[in-house]
Amino acid sequence: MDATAPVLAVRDVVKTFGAKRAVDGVTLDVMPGDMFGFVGHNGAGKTTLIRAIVGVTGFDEGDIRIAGRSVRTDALACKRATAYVPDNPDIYEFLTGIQYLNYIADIFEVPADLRRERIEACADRLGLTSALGDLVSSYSHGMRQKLVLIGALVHEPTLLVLDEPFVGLDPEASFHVKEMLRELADRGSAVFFSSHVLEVVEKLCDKVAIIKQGRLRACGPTAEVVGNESLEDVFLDMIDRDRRDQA
Ligand SMILES: Nc1ncnc2c1ncn2[C@@H]1O[C@H](COP(=O)(O)OP(=O)(O)OP(=O)(O)O)[C@@H](O)[C@H]1O
Repeated sequence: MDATAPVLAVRDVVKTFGAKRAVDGVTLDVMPGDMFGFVGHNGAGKTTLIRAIVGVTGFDEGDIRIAGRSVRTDALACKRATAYVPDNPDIYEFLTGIQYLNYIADIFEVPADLRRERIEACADRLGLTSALGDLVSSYSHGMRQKLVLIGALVHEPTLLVLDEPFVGLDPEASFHVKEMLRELADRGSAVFFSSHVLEVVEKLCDKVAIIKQGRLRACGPTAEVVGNESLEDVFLDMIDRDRRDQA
C-alpha cells in the first residue's frame, strides 16, 4: 500500500433528501495509519456520509475513492477493502456468534487458521468467547456491537468505518476496542469513526473533522483543530458563534 496515497478520499460529496442537503460538499482525506474522528451535532450528516462511503446509500454529487478506486464504478473492490460497523448492530438473529463470524470470514476468504487465531484473540479480549456458541438473538446491544467489531477485524480491512462504536460498550470493552482500533491503524490501515464522545475523539484520534448542517467546519490534525483549547471548547464555541451570527 502506498503510504502517501489516501485510503479514503472524499471529494465535494453532496447527498440530498428532497430539499435537504444532508451532506453539502464535503471533502476530506484519510491516510494509511490515521485514526480519524468525525464529530457533529445530531442530524449534522455523519451517518449519511458514512453510509455513502461504505456504499449502502448513493450520493448526488462528488466522488468517493477507497484505496484509489471509485465507490461508484468499482463498488466490489471498495467493499473488499472496507469493514463497516453501523450504529445499530442488527445482525442475523438466527445465527450463533461463531456462525456469523465464519460467514463474514467466508465472504472475505480468510483462511481457516488465520480466522481462528483472529477470532480467538479478539473474542478473548472483549470477553465474548463463552457466548460465541449462543444465538445472536440472545445477545445484548453491547454483545452485538462486540460481535460486529470482531467480524470487521477478522479480515484486516484497509479501511475500517465505524458509526458511534462506543455506544453500549462497558468501560472495559471500550478500553479494549480503543486499543484494537489503534493497533489496526498502527499496522497501516485507516480508521474513520463518528462519535459524540469528544474526549475520546480528542484523546484517540490524530485527525478530526467537525461537520455542521452537512458542511465541514474544521478538518485536520487534532492538535491543529484544537489548538490550546479542548475539542469540546472548539465545538461549543462554534455553535455559540453560529447562534450569535444568526441572531
Ligand atoms: N432517509 C432519510 N430521509 C430523509 N432525511 C434523512 C434521511 N436520513 C437522514 N436524513 C436527514 O439528513 C440529515 C443528516 O442525518 P444523519 O443521520 O446523517 O445525521 P447524524 O449526524 O448522523 O446525526 P446523529 O448524531 O443524530 O446520528 C438530518 O437532517 C436527517 O433528518
